[in-house]
Amino acid sequence: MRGLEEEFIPSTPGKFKDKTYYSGNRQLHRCFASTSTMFLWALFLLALTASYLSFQSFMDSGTRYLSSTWGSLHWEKQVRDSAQIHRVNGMSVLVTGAAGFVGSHVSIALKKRGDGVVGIDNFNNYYDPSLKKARKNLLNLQNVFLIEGDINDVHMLAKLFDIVAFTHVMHLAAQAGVRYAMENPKSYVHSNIAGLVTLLEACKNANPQPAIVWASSSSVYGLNEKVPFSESDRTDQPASLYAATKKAGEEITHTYNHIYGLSITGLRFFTVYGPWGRPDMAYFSFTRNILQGKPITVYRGKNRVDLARDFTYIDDIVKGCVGSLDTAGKSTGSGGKKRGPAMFRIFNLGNTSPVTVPMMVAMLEKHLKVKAKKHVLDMPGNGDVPFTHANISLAQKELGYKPTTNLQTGLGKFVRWYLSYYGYRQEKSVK
Ligand SMILES: O=C(O)[C@H]1O[C@H](OP(=O)(O)OP(=O)(O)OC[C@H]2O[C@@H](n3ccc(=O)[nH]c3=O)[C@H](O)[C@@H]2O)[C@H](O)[C@@H](O)[C@H]1O
Repeated sequence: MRGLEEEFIPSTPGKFKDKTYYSGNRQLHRCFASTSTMFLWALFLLALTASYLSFQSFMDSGTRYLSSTWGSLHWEKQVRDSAQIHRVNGMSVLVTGAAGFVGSHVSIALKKRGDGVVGIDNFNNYYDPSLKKARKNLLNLQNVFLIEGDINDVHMLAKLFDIVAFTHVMHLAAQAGVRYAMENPKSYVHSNIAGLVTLLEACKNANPQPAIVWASSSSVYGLNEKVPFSESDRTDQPASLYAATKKAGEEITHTYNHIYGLSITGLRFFTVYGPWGRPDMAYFSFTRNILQGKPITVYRGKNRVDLARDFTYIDDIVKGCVGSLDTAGKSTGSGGKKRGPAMFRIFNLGNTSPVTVPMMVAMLEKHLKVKAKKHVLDMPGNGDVPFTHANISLAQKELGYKPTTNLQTGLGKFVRWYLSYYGYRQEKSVK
């Protein structure tokens, strides 16, 4: 015997058509009854689906508005709070690459003097992201809100400029490293070209437009042999893709200055070093290897000439960055249209006293109290230049830039930081 349920719910649709089983009105009636039952069930299922979907969307929007993912109300509040200015004539600065070496130092310096700062960083794994996370913790302690995001994210940038009228952008996000460009060329195009253009588009569309200070590089001088390097020297002979993308950045920013009235200051950094530095750089990786008793490779130039760099200490670079922000003229455009000529500047930020790589190693040995195991190799053709040497008179005049830390002192500070950060006890680990 069929149960009640079975009476009203046909097990298969085909049963409706089984004319031999039912006859006359009864068949018609059952058929009608079954159709309305099906209709009711369909209605029920439809309602169920609709309520499920609206529940989902409620949950989604709930998460969006309550969580810290970008675009949420909580996120917006964090951005606004962090951008808040706490001094007279202060600025609100969007710092890109804020979990990076220079970015974290500049963000903290600005925040400490009362400027509003919002950071953005994509936390890529070019080098140990845990160091970037540690820098993020430092920023948190100073109440700098750091967004995990990419400067190629058009919507996120638009949203940021929507919520905050940033007066300045300190653009430090980049794919760094001279030699890595041969391994991963696309990452340079992604960050240093595409990312730069995306950011400039957002700045150009912002109302008011912010003034932009950004990191170019000493590497733009490439094969230039005239010393010291002055801003007016030729920069059309880059020796690496990294240098070429930085040079392209200088041209691209010029275009945005020319067409849209964006105020632009490009800073050519000369081999920046110091506490919380980049593990891919020679002074950092040498320190690690020396402490671990591993060999280091010291490159040598043509005719056995030592390579040299105008190593520049991080605190001096921070002063140069802050000085650039303080002296930057306003952008003149609005609504994506230029309203008048805007400032366009390029400065060298170096130390003016190059030191050879073997001398730098000797200083590290002294601070670490360990002898390095050196392998000397001829410089491979991988984008390196034999020397750098900055003429900084323009930055001195316009920004009041005056580096005060020599390499010996700066490396001492770096080594102290390194030993404490990585938990070495100097008297135990070094012989
Ligand atoms: O001013 C810049 O525009 C750039 O500075 C920095 O580049 P560089 O000056 O090349 O610094 P870095 O790699 O520390 O090599 C230093 C020296 O050590 C030599 N070097 C390097 C590695 C090695 O294993 N052996 C060695 O001898 C090497 O041949 C070189 O002579 C930034 O990384 C770069 O992002 C950019 O900002």
